[in-house]
Amino acid sequence: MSQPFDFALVVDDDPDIALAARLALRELFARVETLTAPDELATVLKKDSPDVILLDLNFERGATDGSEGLEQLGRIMKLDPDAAVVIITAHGAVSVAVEAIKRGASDFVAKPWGNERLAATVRSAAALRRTRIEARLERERSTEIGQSSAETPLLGKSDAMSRVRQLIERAAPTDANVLILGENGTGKEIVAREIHRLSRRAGKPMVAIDLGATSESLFESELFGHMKGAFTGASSDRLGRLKAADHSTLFLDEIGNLPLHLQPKLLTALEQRQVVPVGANKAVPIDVRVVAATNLSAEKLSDENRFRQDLLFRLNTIEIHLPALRARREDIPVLLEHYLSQYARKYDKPVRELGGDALDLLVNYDWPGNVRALRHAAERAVILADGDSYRIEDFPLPSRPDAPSLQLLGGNLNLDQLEKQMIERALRMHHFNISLAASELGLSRGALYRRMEKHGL
Ligand SMILES: Nc1ncnc2c1ncn2[C@@H]1O[C@H](COP(=O)(O)OP(=O)(O)OP(=O)(O)O)[C@@H](O)[C@H]1O
Repeated sequence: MSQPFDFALVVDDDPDIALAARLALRELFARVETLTAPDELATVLKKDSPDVILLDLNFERGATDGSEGLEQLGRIMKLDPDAAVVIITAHGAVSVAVEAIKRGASDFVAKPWGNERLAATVRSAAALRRTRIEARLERERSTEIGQSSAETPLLGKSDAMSRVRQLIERAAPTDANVLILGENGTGKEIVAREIHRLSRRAGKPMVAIDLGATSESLFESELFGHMKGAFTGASSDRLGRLKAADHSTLFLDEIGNLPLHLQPKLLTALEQRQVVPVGANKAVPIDVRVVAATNLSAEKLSDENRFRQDLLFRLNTIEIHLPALRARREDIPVLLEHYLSQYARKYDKPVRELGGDALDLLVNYDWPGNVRALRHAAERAVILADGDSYRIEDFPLPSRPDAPSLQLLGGNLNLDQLEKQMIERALRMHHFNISLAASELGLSRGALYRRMEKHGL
């Protein structure tokens, strides 16, 4: 028999109750173990993690106030904040049970219990624990994506950026879906974070998924979740980002990479406000605001062979176009000043002046990698500079002698080979830091990952 859960722990000093619980729960749990004395609880919890703990509140002879059990409950919640604890109470001791729930217990059952009632209560508590853990893991995974832009303010005083800011302020509180268009490195993720920060959903963390860095075989389960056993390797249930973003904002980065065959499924989920995890036969309700971003042009996105137009209309209720940095050169000095002083602080370097000539060259440079490349250029300059002021040589711009040239690449003119060599070079130069290498190459992390895969790197 394959039970849906692994391990239930019953903590009760009455052997009859422990036996009755074991019998009632054996179809739900592969293992049901009992402890008759609560002091062994900590030892068990340090090496094992029960899906559910059934906890009696009174152990000492004649005790009825539940204080001993409440203390144990506190210890359990400290050791495992996701623990699912179901309290066993004597009939009528509701006030103690209510206190236990305030302190983190999931539910309670009164003795004597009906087996069906007990199984239903315990099942819901174990399922709730699973959902909580999954949600936390999803949040942890997705916050990794945006670490670098998480605390960066949206800078820029060009007219174009003022318009972007205005749009953000108007769109953010409305809950409308937003589509952000712009080249790589123009700040799409910062804009998404800003929309979330100014929205009614700001109390919960934004959940992000980079569809450019997700391997194709995982798209479906990353987005929609899966049930244990749905496919080889699905060793436990997984919640999926759409559900993890419940009551919050989901940032779908590089939406242009979503395969055509999954686009209808995303559309249905958004229209019906529910998802069906892979391998499940029941839909799960979701309440999600979607902010999507792409580096594809509006023209490419409106190509039906690439992107379903009905999905596009779901996503682009409000469209924000982030212009390339070369189209708003007035922002370059502000950004340089911000990042040069930020990195000077980080690396404990003196604040140097950025001389007029160097600044002119930087303002006139086209920045194909946009703000991301400017940020990395500023970081390098802070590390390399040694005079009183920054010189243009301190900034790694491709027209400089250390830029890759055909000569350095051995005169090879095969495009594929050149691409591979450039990628290897960028990776080595940045000690295999994918973000830095991607920015050096003017690519998104996702695009770099795909090319690395293609070249077997
Ligand atoms: N207006 C801005 N003000 C300050 N920093 C910015 C701005 N725009 C972009 N940046 C910085 O540039 C880097 C790239 O920004 P972000 O990741 O938001 O770009 P993106 O358009 O989402 O890139 P990609 O398409 O490659 O995912 C980040 O480090 C971010 O902090």
